[in-house]
Amino acid sequence: MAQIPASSVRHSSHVLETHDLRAYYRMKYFGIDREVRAVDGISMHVRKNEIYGIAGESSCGKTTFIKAIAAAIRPPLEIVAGQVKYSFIKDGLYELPAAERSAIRWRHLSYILQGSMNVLNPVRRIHKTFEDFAFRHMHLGRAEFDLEVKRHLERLRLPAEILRAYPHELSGGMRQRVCIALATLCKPEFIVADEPTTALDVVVQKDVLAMIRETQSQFGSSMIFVTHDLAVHANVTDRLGIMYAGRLVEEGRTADVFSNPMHPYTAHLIASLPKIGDTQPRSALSGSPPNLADPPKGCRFHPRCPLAMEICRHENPALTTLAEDHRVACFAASANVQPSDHEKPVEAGTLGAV
Ligand SMILES: Nc1ncnc2c1ncn2[C@@H]1O[C@H](COP(=O)(O)OP(=O)(O)OP(=O)(O)O)[C@@H](O)[C@H]1O
Repeated sequence: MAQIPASSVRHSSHVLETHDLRAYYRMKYFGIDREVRAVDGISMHVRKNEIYGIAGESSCGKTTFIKAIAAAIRPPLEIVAGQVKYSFIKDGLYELPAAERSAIRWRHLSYILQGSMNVLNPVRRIHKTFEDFAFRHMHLGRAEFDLEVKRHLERLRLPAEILRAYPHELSGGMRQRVCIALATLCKPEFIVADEPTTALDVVVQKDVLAMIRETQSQFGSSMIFVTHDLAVHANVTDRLGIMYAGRLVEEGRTADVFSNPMHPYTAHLIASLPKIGDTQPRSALSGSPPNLADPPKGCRFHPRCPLAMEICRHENPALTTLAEDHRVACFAASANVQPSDHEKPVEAGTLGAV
């Protein structure tokens, strides 16, 4: 009997798995083909009840990855290889007929996006938007549906009066809360949040983040949370994936990634975070992010990497487990980790007195 490769066996506690996912923008300019390899071989999973964060600098492919896992692919973006699998779909996402793919949206897979105005129809009252998105998925009569919407708003401590408002009558923070209510009304198994608090001021941001956390744990959904803001990741996510030039370069429990970054790019990101009272100047990375239409061979970070070795110029380092639940794609980091490093004793003085 044929053996099933380990990578294609779905783990029962995984809600999302991607296997070697590649999504490219394919264009033709003046007869010349151009291909932007925005997502280039990402394999990862998100567990049940988990918030998985994705961080990385602008243009590293975060939004493209989100589009690929949320079946929001439009030309010139194409899925050129790999698979996206959800626990609530028998087959891969892209093996489903288009009609079935659209049927899982909002019911099983929903979104909280940055520009809430884009989701809320500016010429329809909020309750109409709830109807447009969720009525057909909930299989309830009109009166029961209205009651369920009101109950849901109550659970999220939102006043029922907002249902009669137009989006422009609400503040930015309130519109974003409405979007969270919209995204969670059908109690989806999976939520995609793309920069959901970027446009909000710090105080409103804090409330909206608390609401996202609370809602996710109340409904037991899993979530992918994308933002370039590492401070937000530190507060919200359980595990964190760091993207660089279309690839995942490090992944681990958020606290571990912050306390022990193993990839030189992650170490740079964390070292650049401002700290109260620290007036030391921060050094910038040399060079600029690669052009994804013509990325460097080997490790894409090597032209900017302080630890680059000869092998990094030719070979792409695989994402390798270097500590418990901690994967890194770096030849230098792999060379530095000895197996016994996993069991390092805790240094004296790092724990509080008992
Ligand atoms: N419609 C498009 N056509 C061609 N290339 C695109 C398109 N959209 C994005 N790209 C390119 O794909 C790459 C990844 O972009 P993407 O928007 O996914 O990055 P990002 O990490 O989400 O950036 P940001 O944080 O700025 O939103 C970039 O090189 C970008 O220029």
